[in-house]
Amino acid sequence: MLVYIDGEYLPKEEAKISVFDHGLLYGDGVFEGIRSYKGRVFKLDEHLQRLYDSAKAIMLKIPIPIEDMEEAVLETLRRNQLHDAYIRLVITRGVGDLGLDPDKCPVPTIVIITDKITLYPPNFYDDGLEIVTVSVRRNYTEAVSPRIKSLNYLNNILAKIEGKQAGVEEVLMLNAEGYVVECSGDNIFFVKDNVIVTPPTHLGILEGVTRNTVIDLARELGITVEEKVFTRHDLYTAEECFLTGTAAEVIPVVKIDQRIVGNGSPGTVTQKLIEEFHHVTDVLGTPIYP
Ligand SMILES: Cc1ncc(COP(=O)(O)O)c(CNc2cccc(C(=O)O)c2)c1O
Repeated sequence: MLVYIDGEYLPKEEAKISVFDHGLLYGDGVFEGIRSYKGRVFKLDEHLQRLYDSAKAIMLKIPIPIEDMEEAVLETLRRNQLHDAYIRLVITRGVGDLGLDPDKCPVPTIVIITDKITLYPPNFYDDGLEIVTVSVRRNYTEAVSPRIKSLNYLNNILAKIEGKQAGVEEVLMLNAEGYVVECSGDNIFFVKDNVIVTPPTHLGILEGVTRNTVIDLARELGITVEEKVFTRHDLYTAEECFLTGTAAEVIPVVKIDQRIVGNGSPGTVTQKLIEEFHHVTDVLGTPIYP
């Protein structure tokens, strides 16, 4: 497996960065998780645009233009002869001294890791997930904004730890005001009276690429989608609930805080969206190989 680091393709065992890299020392950086399906990278433009937006939000100037980043992602996949892959793209502030000052890091570090995709077990999709609400609130929007896909994932990891302690695969996070925002690594939707509802981006969520894809797919199917503020009561009384994320794709939720959602099985709207999502990942995307 070859890893791209700052313009070089290195064998996995040699793929190392400095201990003075501020990505390691302070989580000072941004990243993307992207997937390719059958030789096409799904929503590569949208992921790269979010990467550059996240970098801009933390005043980090990525040293190569977005077009060159796209080519570096595709070339890393080619050199690893991958068609169905998970791509982790990491940009750190770079090597500096032990102080916080980002100005002491003259050159950002660019890392591109590609690997075979490991899928969630099929029963997660057939039977649906159980989730619980955790005590850890999603970042306050005026702290490290959840809109930034930063290397600061401790907020999400602490939530994940609570979930593992509760024996569930994913967890629900509220914002400081107690409204539903998202999960530790996925966006959340519910369905009621044939309307799909999801939190608005300004509430403090990562604007998921999968979230936006599913909103477009639903609307193309003629289903109303509303982005609005809601509480856990709306989830408890929903007919369906599902999560979206690059790794999970679209995954049903059938139990929330010990409340059974709908009839306890994946809903029909959810199942239709899973089918539609699989169709678009089959036919859309940036080709890896000419
Ligand atoms: C907090 C959060 N919310 C939503 C999403 C979904 O966004 P996309 O639809 O663009 O993927 C994420 C991203 N999800 C994410 C982040 C880090 C790792 C992994 C993994 O499963 O390996 C997943 C996320 O971290």
